[in-house]
Amino acid sequence: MKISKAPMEKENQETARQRVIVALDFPGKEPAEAFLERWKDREGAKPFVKVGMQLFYATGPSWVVSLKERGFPVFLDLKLHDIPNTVKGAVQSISRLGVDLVTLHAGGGSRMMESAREAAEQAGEKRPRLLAVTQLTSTDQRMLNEEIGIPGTVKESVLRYARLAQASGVDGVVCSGEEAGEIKQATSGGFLTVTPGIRPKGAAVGDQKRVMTPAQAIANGADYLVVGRPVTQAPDPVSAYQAIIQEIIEAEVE
Ligand SMILES: O=c1ccn([C@@H]2O[C@H](COP(=O)(O)O)[C@@H](O)[C@H]2O)c(=O)[nH]1
Repeated sequence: MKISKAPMEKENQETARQRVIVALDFPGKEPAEAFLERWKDREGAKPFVKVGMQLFYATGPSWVVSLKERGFPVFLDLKLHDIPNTVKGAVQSISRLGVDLVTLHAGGGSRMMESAREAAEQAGEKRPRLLAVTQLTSTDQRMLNEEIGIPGTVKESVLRYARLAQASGVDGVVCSGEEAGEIKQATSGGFLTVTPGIRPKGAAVGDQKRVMTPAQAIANGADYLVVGRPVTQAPDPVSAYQAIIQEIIEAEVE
């Protein structure tokens, strides 16, 4: 009897697809909508999208709500960093949008992260998961030590922030693929690692410093990959996105 591999392949595709977050770094609603239109024929396969500062400040919260209403999983990447009371209020407002992931800076400290957690919990079961940004993937060793004045290695700093973030009750961190594995070892209970700085082989690195290919990041324990320009600026964005999904599937088989 011949056993069809088709359902399993579909399942692999779906699992891999849910791990790729496309950064919608566009100047406004029109180019962002035009980009999303490319997915309209792919029934039920809406990409996980990230709305960052550029797009959020241009479109406002109502457009983010409309994304959720249309079935897009949404990562709102506003990188909150303020006194605990202000961040608490911001997370209360953000929680009403129904988004799935939200960022805040681990550098804001434990009290700030705890306040964010308290605010998110008030939203009940549909609360957004909170991610603490460790060291930006555009930061390298020289910048950390000489410009910002933080001693030690980038990895030490990232691990310190990750431990602090977990102790403060947030759900995971934003880090580079390079650190994902050690963060998994240093934390527990499915603490999430979300990794920007993803560059498929041959893609322009741009302003990123700590980069990995999709396969490397997955092999190193990343839960989610954040990919912006390699998809949004590709001649055929849907094919570029699909190639990343395929790379994830192959990395998981190996
Ligand atoms: O440390 C960080 C935190 C967030 N980002 C965001 O991810 C995307 C990456 O876009 P690319 O075009 O793939 O470089 C972008 O929206 C950043 O704001 C990050 O890169 N590093």
